[in-house]
Amino acid sequence: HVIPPEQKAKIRCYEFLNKTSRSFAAVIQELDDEIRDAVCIFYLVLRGLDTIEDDMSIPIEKKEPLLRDFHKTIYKKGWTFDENGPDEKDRQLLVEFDVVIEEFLGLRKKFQNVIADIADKMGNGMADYAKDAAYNKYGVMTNKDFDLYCHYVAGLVGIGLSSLFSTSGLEKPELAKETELSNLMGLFLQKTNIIRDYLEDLLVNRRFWPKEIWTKYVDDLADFRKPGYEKKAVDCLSTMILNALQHAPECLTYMNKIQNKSIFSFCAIPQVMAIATLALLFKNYNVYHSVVKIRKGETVKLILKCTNIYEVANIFRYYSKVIIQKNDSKDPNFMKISVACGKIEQWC
Ligand SMILES: O=C(O)CO[C@@H](C(=O)O)[C@@H](OCCCCCc1ccc2ccccc2c1)C(=O)NCCCCCc1ccc2ccccc2c1
Ligand SMILES: [Mg+2]
Ligand SMILES: [Mg+2]
Repeated sequence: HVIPPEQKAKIRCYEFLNKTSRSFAAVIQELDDEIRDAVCIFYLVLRGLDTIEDDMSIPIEKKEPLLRDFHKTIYKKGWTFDENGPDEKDRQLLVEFDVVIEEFLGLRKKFQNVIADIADKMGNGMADYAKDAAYNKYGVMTNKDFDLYCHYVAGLVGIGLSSLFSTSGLEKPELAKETELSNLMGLFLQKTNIIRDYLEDLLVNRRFWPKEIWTKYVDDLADFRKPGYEKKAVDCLSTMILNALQHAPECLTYMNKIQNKSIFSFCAIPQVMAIATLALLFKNYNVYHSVVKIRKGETVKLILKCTNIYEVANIFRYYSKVIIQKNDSKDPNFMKISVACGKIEQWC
């Protein structure tokens, strides 16, 4: 069959979407026509930027300008990048990045401006961290650094998405102004990933757990894997989970403002997967020895019950009860965890 040439780039983009993201590809493709392509390209542009950030084989002298200039690079027809390390999982996306640029330039100017603005802020934030000596030695330092780094790589995605939703006309203009709630939507997802990916990141010497948290328990982040450190490991895990859990009520508040059904599901599905993951990770020492993931069957059940805020609030309440049941009075965070779960249960 003959594919019309102007469709080739778009088809290739959706192939990359499905190849580079298990969790987001499905929900992005369910979005209404007015917004689907813009969010798909928004994803691929930022995944391209992240593929540069994540590649530890690129020297900082080269990496810094690539990150800081990326918001301008996306306007350069034909640009591709073939200097990622051989093991960089999404390197093919940059090798064929000209098709992403072609589709980006085919979007409405207003969508292009939102995407370029977020890429500008994210690229500069990533570059600031990539250059920081303390970050390169110890990883993220303080709780404040943790929130700032997650703002750059995920909070900005939420802020950009709210702008795209408003610009498309599917959501009210006011949503674009909800930058703090949009930011927290991203922090909740990114912090959950960082907690879950402790081992995967440690093995490539990526240290996202804030030093301010783990120095209360150990001298080095890797110590949690040693015999005899089990209690310290589980207590530190509680501190990390508490840190993420505190954003949950605001995520519900953000989702309660969404009116378009396809946008609601797009927002809600990653959030319920995150709260289910936090409940599974809580008190789960295995996080230090493997990547703990919720079972496929549980995921499917969750996705089918995500059509309105009542169902989503019930799922959040269900998993906050699971956490309460696992809570341990010998855990220094026992009270703070029960307060955080109480706030989720009282949300309405
Ligand atoms: O390399 C990997 O596979 C994981 O990389 C992580 C990292 O390097 O830290 C890390 O890379 C972050 C930098 C690139 C961001 C790419 C992205 C992700 C999801 C999107 C969803 C829709 C539209 C655009 C999107 C852009 C990563 O992918 N973390 C996963 C959580 C990111 C959540 C982003 C986000 C924020 C707010 C949201 C609000 C509503 C719906 C989806 C949302 C999605
Ligand atoms: Mg990444
Ligand atoms: Mg990254």
